[in-house]
Amino acid sequence: MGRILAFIYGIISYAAFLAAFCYAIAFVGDFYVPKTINSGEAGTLLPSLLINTALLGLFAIQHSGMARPGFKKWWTKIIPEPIERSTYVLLASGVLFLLYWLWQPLPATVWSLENEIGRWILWGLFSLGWGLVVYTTFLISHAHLFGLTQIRDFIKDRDLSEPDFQTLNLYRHMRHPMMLGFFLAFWSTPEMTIGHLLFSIATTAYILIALQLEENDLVKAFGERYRKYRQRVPKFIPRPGHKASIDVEEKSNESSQSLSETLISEE
Ligand SMILES: C[S@@+](CC[C@H](N)C(=O)[O-])C[C@H]1O[C@@H](n2cnc3c(N)ncnc32)[C@H](O)[C@@H]1O
Repeated sequence: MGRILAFIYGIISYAAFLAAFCYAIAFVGDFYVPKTINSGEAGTLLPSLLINTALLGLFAIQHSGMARPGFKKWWTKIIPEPIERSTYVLLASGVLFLLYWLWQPLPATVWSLENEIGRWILWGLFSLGWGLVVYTTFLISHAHLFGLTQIRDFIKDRDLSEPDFQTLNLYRHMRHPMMLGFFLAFWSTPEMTIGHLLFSIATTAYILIALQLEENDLVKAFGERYRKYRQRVPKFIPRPGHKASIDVEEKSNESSQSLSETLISEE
């Protein structure tokens, strides 16, 4: 019975994420959906700024607070571990829908690009950004990020698996490709309004802070391996000609690792 309920819960939570994510693309892009970042009657500036900042703050607290290992340790005394991640995803999606619903439009124009080619370039970067976000979820482990692996492990009566530390593909060139995707998606618009600008500035500031917390946790989890990775791989912008030096370092790491493994197996 517990397994069936966990399965249903996981599916509902994943469906909520999919809906919140697809809505986010239309909300930020200001198209197709009934309520977007710019739609509706413009309110008074100060109250609108305060409400929008509070909504973004709520998302930041939920998203980063509940992701910390200390919180998870406490939280999993209340909620079963296999559905912890699904609960996180469900609440994050709920907070996003609250934000879409209560967001106060501030549609005064900050910039408006008339040039047709320039507009297409910006829409291209917008699409690239969202594509990058989706792609990187699969590089880390899409199913684990959204709680599905944990539920599968529970149903199959296995120990909960952890995703591997990823240093290949895009993660070979930058440490945070997913966040780079969000930056592109949030900033690339031919019609920047006050409301959209507030959204882009606040989310950028939040991501930069959240990444510090994430990296601290990664250092605690992976120790020297993450420290070395952080030293040689840039945060967002790949360094030209950097790939070769990584290859050399990785080869030497591989050989030193296999050497130490040999030493262990010989002991
Ligand atoms: C929303 S993802 C963002 C990942 C990364 N900051 C990025 O922008 O591509 C956050 C999760 O990814 C994990 N993570 C970050 N870097 C990772 C890596 N190189 N390999 C595996 N997991 C990683 C973090 O531990 C966290 O659980």
